[in-house]
Amino acid sequence: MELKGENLSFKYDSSKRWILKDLNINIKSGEIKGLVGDSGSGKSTLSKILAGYIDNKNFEGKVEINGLNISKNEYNPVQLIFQHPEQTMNPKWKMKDILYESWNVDEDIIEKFGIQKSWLNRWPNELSGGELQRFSVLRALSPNTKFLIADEMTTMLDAVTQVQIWNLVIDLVRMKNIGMLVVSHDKDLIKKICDEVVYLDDINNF
Ligand SMILES: Nc1ncnc2c1ncn2[C@@H]1O[C@H](COP(=O)(O)OP(=O)(O)OP(=O)(O)O)[C@@H](O)[C@H]1O
Repeated sequence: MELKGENLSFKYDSSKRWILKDLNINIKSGEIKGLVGDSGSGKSTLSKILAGYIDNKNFEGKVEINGLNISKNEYNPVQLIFQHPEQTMNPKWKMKDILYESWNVDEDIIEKFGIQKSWLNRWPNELSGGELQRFSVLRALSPNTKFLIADEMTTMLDAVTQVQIWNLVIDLVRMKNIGMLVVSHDKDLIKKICDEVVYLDDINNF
């Protein structure tokens, strides 16, 4: 499978300048691609467009998987993980409801992710950022996920937790043949885990 953004151009309603211009990017199944660029250059904006978070009436170009539009009515095969997991979780739901709403996760994977059983009965505001991020990563790895976009996924976590989470994610992504885009300022991380690195400036055609 291939996720393709073709001739993408975008500017926010309130901004005068183009953030993205005639940009092309593709991610293939099983490939782990790094995306780097200066702060404010548009990496998060591009991530949101590829994951269908920005309505396409606001951008030019197209985003497709194997030449087909991504349906808005089904499970999104392109999952996006942000830096701040608390922003993507309903505070009125317990963790078990948040996790199982996405997919029927096996107990042994929950354990491998370092998620303690007692956390499942807690509310999102009763967990640390690192604990919550384990849930948001696991939630995104449903069997229906074909592409994963990690936007500064572990930036807020300590070094030990970062390594733990990345090891688990890379194992699962490789095992499930998921295509992945890793957005990070951490050059060492990108070098270590990515098959290829793309520089936003090089694919943006101002
Ligand atoms: N909702 C918004 N409305 C208007 N402008 C925005 C909005 N979100 C982001 N921007 C602007 O769009 C530009 C690109 O932002 P974006 O977050 O995509 O960059 P980034 O490369 O991910 O940055 P960073 O590495 O600092 O996270 C920035 O100049 C930012 O100020």
